Amino acid sequence: MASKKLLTLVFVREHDKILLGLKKRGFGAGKWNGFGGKVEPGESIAEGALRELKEECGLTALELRKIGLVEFEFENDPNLLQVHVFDTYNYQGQITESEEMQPQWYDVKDIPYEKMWLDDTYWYPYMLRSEPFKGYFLYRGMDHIVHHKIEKLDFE
Ligand SMILES: Cc1cc(-c2ccco2)c2oc(N)nc2c1
Repeated sequence: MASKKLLTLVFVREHDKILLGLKKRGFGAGKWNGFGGKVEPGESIAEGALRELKEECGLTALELRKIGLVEFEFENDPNLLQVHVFDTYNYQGQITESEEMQPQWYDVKDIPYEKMWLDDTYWYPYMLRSEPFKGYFLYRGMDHIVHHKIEKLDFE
């Protein structure tokens, strides 16, 4: 029976900038990504997103905007990863490197897609245009997308 794992990603934004983190270990190490991880038992998805953001880069989002949902499967692996994507323009705290992530601001024109998950080039444009989206990606290993679909959503 396939299992569904709930994960979060939070993107901290300024007008033309986005805060990314270089994953220093574990799943996706060496790739730039948003801040996030697993939703723990007993917490809401939004609570998990806030917790991971604080743990991974020291920031507290005062407002989280749901901007997308991305589901991932890997061939020959029964687990489905359901990633809830948020952004925030309203946050406080001091950006701090953690054991997990090395944070860095990028101009949205200079996002290092070649050092990120392959799926990012498909859905970042929706996020950057503030267009809610839903995506699905089937990976073969870590470096090949066998199948994908993506659509605009009308959240709320
Ligand atoms: C398979 C996969 C997982 C994640 C992930 C891990 C934790 C939160 O998200 C991704 O993030 C991005 N950008 N592509 C991703 C692919």
